[in-house]
Amino acid sequence: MSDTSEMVRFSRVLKKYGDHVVLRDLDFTVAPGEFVTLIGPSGSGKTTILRLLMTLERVDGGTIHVGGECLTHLERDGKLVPANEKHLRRMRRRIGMVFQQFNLFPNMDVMQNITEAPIRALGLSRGEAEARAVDLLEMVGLSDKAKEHPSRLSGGQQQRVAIARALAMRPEIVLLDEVTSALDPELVAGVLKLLKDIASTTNITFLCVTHEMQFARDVSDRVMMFDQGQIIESAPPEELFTAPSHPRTQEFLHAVVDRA
Ligand SMILES: Nc1ncnc2c1ncn2[C@@H]1O[C@H](COP(=O)(O)OP(=O)(O)OP(=O)(O)O)[C@@H](O)[C@H]1O
Repeated sequence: MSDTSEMVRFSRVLKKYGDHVVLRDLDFTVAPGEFVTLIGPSGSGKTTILRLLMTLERVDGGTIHVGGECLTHLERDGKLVPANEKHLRRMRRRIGMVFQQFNLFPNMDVMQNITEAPIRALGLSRGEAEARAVDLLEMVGLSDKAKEHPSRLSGGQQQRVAIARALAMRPEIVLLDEVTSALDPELVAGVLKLLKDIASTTNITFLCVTHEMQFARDVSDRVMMFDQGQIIESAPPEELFTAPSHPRTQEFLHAVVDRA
């Protein structure tokens, strides 16, 4: 199947940890270039969705398609079999992820952090990878930090490097997992502004887990409310935040606003 009108498709996805069912019969799609934010209570399965897409976890049932191609399975003799490591590695290149804890390589400088994967996984020459990194460093406002090591950068700067590193692979999809939760409050707005600029100037598809409701409101094309591994509401932000239709969404948004 090759349906390029969908960048992501979850079909009847089941995910369990032991006996604990985290996602059950989960269906959703994300269109190319769409910015979709996942919100919902702690433990509702949001991060698990990103981890499945990053192939850090395997599904226990159902399938996931990325760009019209099956991520989770391969066809062998007319039957679907779980994808092998080679297939997962190839598919993973289409997807970038930015984590809460930056996850930069501490022993590499900023330039090496950004060029390592394009050289190793895409086979770019060092010159090509560095030219790409120079442009990205300019985009994230860190042109003067190429030779620094991550430990000498602020959290906000480290997260900008992590964003540049993800974009260096020219991914079709970028997954954002609570990217500002480890930042000092004064650094949050700058990183969110950068992401908003990137989202509005590229065709990248974003899937974002965040507790920053104002950001979700500003940047998302669609917000999906999760509860106990199910999508209970999916709507454009202006609709979901102003007139949520599901009582659990109303409750959740009240609780988040009261905490802020
Ligand atoms: N590796 C794991 N082993 C066992 N249980 C896990 C594992 N990872 C997640 N879980 C459980 O799966 C459920 C969903 O977790 P997940 O991290 O996807 O939720 P979340 O909605 O992202 O929560 P939060 O907003 O707190 O990050 C939780 O009950 C969690 O305890």
